[in-house]
Amino acid sequence: MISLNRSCFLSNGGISGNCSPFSQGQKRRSASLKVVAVGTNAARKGERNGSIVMENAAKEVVELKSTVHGGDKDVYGEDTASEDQPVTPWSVSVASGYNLIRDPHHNKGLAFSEKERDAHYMRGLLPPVVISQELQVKKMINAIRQYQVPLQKYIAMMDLQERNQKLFYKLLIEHVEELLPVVYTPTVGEACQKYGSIFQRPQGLFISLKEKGKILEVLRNWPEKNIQVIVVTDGERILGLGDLGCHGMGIPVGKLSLYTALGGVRPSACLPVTIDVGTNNEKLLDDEFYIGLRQKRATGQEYAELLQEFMTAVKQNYGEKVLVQFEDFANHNAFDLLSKYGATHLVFNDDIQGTASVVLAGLLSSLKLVGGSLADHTFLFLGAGEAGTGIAELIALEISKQTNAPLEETRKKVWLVDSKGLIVSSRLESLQHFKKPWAHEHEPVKTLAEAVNAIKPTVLIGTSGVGRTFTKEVVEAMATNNERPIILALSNPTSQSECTAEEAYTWTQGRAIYCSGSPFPPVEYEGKVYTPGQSNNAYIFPGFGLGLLMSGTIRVHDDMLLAASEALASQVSQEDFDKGLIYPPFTNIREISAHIAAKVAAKSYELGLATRLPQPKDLFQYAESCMYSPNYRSFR
Ligand SMILES: NC(=O)C1=CN([C@@H]2O[C@H](COP(=O)(O)OP(=O)(O)OC[C@H]3O[C@@H](n4cnc5c(N)ncnc54)[C@H](OP(=O)(O)O)[C@@H]3O)[C@@H](O)[C@H]2O)C=CC1
Ligand SMILES: CC(=O)C(=O)O
Ligand SMILES: [Mg+2]
Repeated sequence: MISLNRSCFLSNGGISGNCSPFSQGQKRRSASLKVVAVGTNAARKGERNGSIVMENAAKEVVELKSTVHGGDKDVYGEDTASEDQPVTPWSVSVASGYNLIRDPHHNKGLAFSEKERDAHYMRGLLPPVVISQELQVKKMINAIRQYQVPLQKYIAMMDLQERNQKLFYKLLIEHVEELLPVVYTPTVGEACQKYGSIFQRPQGLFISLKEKGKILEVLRNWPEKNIQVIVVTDGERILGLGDLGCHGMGIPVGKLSLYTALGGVRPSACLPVTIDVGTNNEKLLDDEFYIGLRQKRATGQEYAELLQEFMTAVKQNYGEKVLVQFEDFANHNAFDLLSKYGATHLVFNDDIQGTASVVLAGLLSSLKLVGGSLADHTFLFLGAGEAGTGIAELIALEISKQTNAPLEETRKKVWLVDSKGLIVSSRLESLQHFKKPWAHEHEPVKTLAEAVNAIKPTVLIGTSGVGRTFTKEVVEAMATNNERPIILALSNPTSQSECTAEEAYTWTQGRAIYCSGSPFPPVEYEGKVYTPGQSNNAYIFPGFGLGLLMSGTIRVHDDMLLAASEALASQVSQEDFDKGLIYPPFTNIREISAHIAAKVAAKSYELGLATRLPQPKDLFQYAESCMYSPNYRSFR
């Protein structure tokens, strides 16, 4: 029962071979070994309880140029180094005693058994009582509930993640509906706004302009080597809160904790990254607690070169199949990055593609409540950026697939309003490229209320990032034109929601099918309780990513997004529909993610983009078997 979890990279001969976290994960349950660097020239700082700490080993960097010869299995040039080239000789040692209790990957706190306490030199380091993980979960949820302020709950959760990773995930999984708003939107938004003040220890990699030319070395500094998913932001469009620069790190950290809790990707395979090219947020530049580069954002060639170096280093370091999820980039970079790296890397933009897939799922299931087919509906968006045009395109694609009508035709079912009004053909010349397909023939329309009256949409979708823009007039017009108006106020966090759940139900006399991006509590209107849904890409990206990873997919394809939508829509039960819901509850999210993963993987095999062969017979079962479990392991 020896775990060499982090050692796949370290010896191409010895242990590595097939490093699939899924196929071997089951065998590696009792992880108690820890990889440390022992450099020949490194000063041996301390040797305690069998865990050797080497301080200077990390400084023994291999020349960048020596890393290119050995391919992706020898990115640090260990195999190809000549005698006079220094390399880092990685080794393994057993973590025990005080170090084991301090190691968040292996710590079990008071749940260490008597036997483990003896075997691992923990006698006296813990009080006598031995408790179960279940009791620890109960204790932690009680403790979290004591905090009245959401940010305090967030900090308590982050503390737990740093202290005892398995307990953090067990707690999150078992109380997902309650804790999602804590580790994710809306609280993560406030955490990012105050990140400089609450920052304690790094939870991901910060890659700034200062690291230009050294990004491969920076990736080496991360303790985990077998990375499979990277969520990266440059902090320029954090939720609907704008440019938060380096403080955007809360977003990749939060998204990746959902990859594990909701999608079952093991935490050691996840790497949060913030690219720091400066910020244009004057408030942050003047904030003494700001943790990022104190300069205006780099743009143009300087920006492109840093991103290029990052993307190259990622592929060189982690191979062809590492998934890079772009998150909360501003739209002037997001579309270009997706299209540039979509051809060479396994990339996914959550704001464009993940959001599109989750909304399409909701629309497909809403047909059970409103009737007709997707093509019978008319869609109007407030906001024509990443989320808006991403969703618009996937709706048009799905209608095109269903009706065999050309995409140019099906796009005409979809209309978008941006900050200058309805997107119409007379504005074509001045529009950003991603808006151009939506410039339909129509006279100019300035306001959303006028657009609702002119277009008469059956579905109204808010992706503007601006709160309270679905006014009473707008919502009432939707209610006048539709028996069951579909109103999706997707902007995050809660403060940016285009309208509240209460407003949507009150202004439509309870007839709205309403979802928001961040959760709202149930609303009582005229004696009846209405449960709002949450339309958030968190339903999609964890399962979508799992599907890509478990099939060894090398490129993302739009058909996989459609497959994910259909899989999610198929998980809505009659009981959910009876409550007016168009998404299933988050309580079953791991099973839902496994269904999504299975359909995404199946599509990938069908398209010839999957490299894990032979294809598993039952992809759903395989997805479930791949999922990380946060239960404690027994240490020998
Ligand atoms: N629920 C979910 O899962 C998701 C929610 N979102 C949320 O969606 C929002 C937008 O994100 P994203 O699309 O990436 O942002 P973008 O910046 O790419 O797009 C914002 C769009 O809104 C328009 N807009 C801004 N202010 C107004 C206004 N007052 N009236 C009309 N239009 C306006 C902008 O117009 P112009 O182009 O003229 O500037 C732009 O077209 C954010 O709040 C984000 O949190 C995003 C992804 C997923
Ligand atoms: C949910 C999300 O990805 C966003 O609001 O940006
Ligand atoms: Mg986002």
